[in-house]
Amino acid sequence: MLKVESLDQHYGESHTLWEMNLDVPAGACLCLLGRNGVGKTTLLKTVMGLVKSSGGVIRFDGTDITQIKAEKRAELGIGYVPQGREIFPLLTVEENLKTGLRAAPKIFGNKIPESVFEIFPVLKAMLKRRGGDLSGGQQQQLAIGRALVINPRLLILDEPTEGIQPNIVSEIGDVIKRLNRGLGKVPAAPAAGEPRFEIHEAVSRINRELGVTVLLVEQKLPFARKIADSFCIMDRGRGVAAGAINQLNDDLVKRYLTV
Ligand SMILES: Nc1ncnc2c1ncn2[C@@H]1O[C@H](COP(=O)(O)OP(=O)(O)OP(=O)(O)O)[C@@H](O)[C@H]1O
Repeated sequence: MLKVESLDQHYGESHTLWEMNLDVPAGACLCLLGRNGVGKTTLLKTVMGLVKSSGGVIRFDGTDITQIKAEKRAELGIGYVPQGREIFPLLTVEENLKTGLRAAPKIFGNKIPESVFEIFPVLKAMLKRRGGDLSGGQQQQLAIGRALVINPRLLILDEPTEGIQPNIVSEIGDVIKRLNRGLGKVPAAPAAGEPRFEIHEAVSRINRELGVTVLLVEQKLPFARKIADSFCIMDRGRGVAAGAINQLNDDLVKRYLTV
């Protein structure tokens, strides 16, 4: 679904990504691992179009998206949960969710799909609360919910468990797993009267049934082992190891991940 081929990236004179390759097949839950500062966030931001690449190709479903704008990538079906959540503390939960729709207003209009509240009921209960008044775990749910309003087929999360209490970490893990695996047949939502919204809900239902492909950066190894089916390790801007999650052995951990 997502293929990164020989990707280079520079911050000014500083060469950050070096011929980086990454393959995220449809249905995968792939965890990007590596010590601090090796370029994980930069890779995700380059995939999202938030920083410019200086060489190589990014393909989504076979289409070369390397040069297209970030908004267009959202329209194609890529959702992004940034590091540190980046929710707006003074806006309400509802307003925060609607900022996610702005990624592609022509397609998604101004309605939050009901599926977001099925996944995160707490957001419905707190619609009128300000984002800044939510707990860390609730803010992370809001950040994931905001990425889901556009019904992504690929969900990219940058350290979703950072700064979250341990009991909530496993809840977040369960949600990501549930999104990735899909729910099987789910009932159709009632028609909302507006054709564009009905298509939006239908896509949402299909994604919930079939599951969403996931690419995440995670520092907590037990969490990564629990939710991911595959991994890619980065070191100094390069991909140095990849495989099924059960191939993530002590030798790799010692060589590339322990500090
Ligand atoms: N906006 C920027 N301008 C210049 N250099 C940057 C910028 N953002 C990141 N860097 C540098 O690029 C390198 C890779 O950073 P990046 O944040 O991608 O790493 P990371 O693996 O995600 O680290 P962490 O686990 O700490 O989030 C680091 O040396 C960092 O200092």
